Amino acid sequence: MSRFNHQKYRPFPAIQIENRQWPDNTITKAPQWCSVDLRDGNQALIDPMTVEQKKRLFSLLVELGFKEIEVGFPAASQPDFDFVRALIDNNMIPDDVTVQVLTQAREHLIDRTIEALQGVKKAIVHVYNSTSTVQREQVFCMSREEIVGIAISGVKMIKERVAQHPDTQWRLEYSPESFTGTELDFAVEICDAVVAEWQATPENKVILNLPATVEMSTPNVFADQIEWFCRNIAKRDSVEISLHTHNDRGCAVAAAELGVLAGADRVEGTLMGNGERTGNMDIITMAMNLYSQGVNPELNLADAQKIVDVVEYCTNIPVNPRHPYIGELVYTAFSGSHQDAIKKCLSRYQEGQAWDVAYLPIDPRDLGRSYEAVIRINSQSGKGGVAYILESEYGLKLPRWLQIEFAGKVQKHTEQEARELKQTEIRELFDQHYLNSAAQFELVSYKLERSDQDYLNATVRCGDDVLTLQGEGNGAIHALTQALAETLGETVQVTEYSEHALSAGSDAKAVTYVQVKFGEQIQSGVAISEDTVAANLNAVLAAASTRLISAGATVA
Ligand SMILES: CC(=O)SCCNC(=O)CCNC(=O)[C@H](O)C(C)(C)COP(=O)(O)OP(=O)(O)OC[C@H]1O[C@@H](n2cnc3c(N)ncnc32)[C@H](O)[C@@H]1OP(=O)(O)O
Ligand SMILES: CC(C)C(=O)C(=O)O
Repeated sequence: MSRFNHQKYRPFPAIQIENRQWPDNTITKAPQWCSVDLRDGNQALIDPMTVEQKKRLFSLLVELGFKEIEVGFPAASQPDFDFVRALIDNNMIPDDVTVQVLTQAREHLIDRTIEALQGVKKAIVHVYNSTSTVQREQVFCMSREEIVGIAISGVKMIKERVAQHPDTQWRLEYSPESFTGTELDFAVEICDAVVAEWQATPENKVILNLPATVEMSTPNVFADQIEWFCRNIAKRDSVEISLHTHNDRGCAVAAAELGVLAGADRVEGTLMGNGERTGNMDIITMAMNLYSQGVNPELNLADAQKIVDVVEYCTNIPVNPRHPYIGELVYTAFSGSHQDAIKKCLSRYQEGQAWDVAYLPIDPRDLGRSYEAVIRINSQSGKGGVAYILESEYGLKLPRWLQIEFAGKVQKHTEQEARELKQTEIRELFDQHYLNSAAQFELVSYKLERSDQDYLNATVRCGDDVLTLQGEGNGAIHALTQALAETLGETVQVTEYSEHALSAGSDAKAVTYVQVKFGEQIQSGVAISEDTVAANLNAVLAAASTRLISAGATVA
């Protein structure tokens, strides 16, 4: 019998809230961010960070613009304590950054915490205790009053101790840990008691941090919890409402976003969401979501690769290639219709315009990504992607008919290889099919005399042999097709033609693309040359190469 049984679980009850406001709100400004990488992120690692790793991560967080950073749980271990001391003793905390530390509401831990913070200019002491029904009933085996008692004794102890260090600007943060599993009236009751004990005022606010310690519901229910809490807390003007969501259901970012809509001022999280179990709320994703809506995220995330490198180094956890905004593959399209749409939008996009590119929610360059990696080619790709690479990497603007033809050849090749093709391999394939055949018949010299008609006298080398072609027509190409028609003994007609300069400046080259009909057979030809006429002639010769060879036309 399978143990897989949904009846083991209960639905999360809806929140009774009238006339909820949050669904009509929008986020117009970034919340106050607080990074908890060095604490919640650290406590979830197989190997907690060394002091050296913590220093690297702290420097990165400062560089990114975090103004509040939870630097550890100093009473937990010697490295936690030493790191906090190192920050203070080595003057590593910028004046505009406040460090935060976590402690349980237990005397010896609070004493050690305050000891770790001696001499710091500004600090937030973050104290927590569990308040949910399951924790009260099964872990602590305590009544509501006793649980309030733990919080209040913790706040009292902190108040007494910080009073002995008046040179430091102290702030208090209180978390009713496991808030999402706590009855809302009790969450408000315990938080009101903490605010009263601290004697918070609008000038000396307490941070009330409402954690989804475990994510237990859909994000809309969490938003209802936050709105209910904000409406019912006694001294709303004396508290800063902070969120701390976890990702158990995969919605930590959504929950934090809806929680901000519901009235929260502050958000705690980690870079790329490292943290307990499925992780903490990912600040990069939430900040970039704001950015992509035209809201200043107030974090500088432009050097995305550096963020990835430092976080991977400090956590020993690789970043998923599909990670929102920052993963290796998130600006890459393999599939044909995506590539086609991206190519068309990018070619219309003008610098300075509002970003409106299909399949790319933000401009990859904003995070230090280039367009090079956007389009990659495998058997799911189409002509748009192949054309994009030839144009963006090699300046070859293939006409539509040639895009279709060449994409077919690329498709065959990717199917045979059963893998992605590198950009250089696509170029090699193009050369092999088009430009190398042009090289078989090398135009040594040509003379074009112009009067009513154009007279062409061209010398072409094929291996050791030299072929002379003479013809007349309306322009060089027409004259050459006449000469070829005579040599091959069949009609020769150019059905498609386009050309463009290959690079700007005095050393610009021209590239010509032609499609030529020999009798009933169609052949394509491409040539690159320093002068346009030579490029035109060589392209036609490239198209003619197989006909010339099969006609044995290598006569001097
Ligand atoms: C949701 C979160 O992330 S909360 C943060 C969790 N982080 C960590 O736990 C990492 C750091 N923690 C540690 O290093 C250790 O747990 C220490 C040093 C803090 C404490 O260690 P110990 O006292 O040996 O063990 P432990 O954490 O198991 O203590 C549990 C005891 O503290 C009590 N307790 C737990 N949390 C709290 C709290 N917030 N306030 C007061 N008492 C608490 C428990 O009821 C239990 O009491 P009991 O011993 O009478 O049964
Ligand atoms: C201490 C609290 C804020 C916590 O980490 C959590 O509830 O996840």
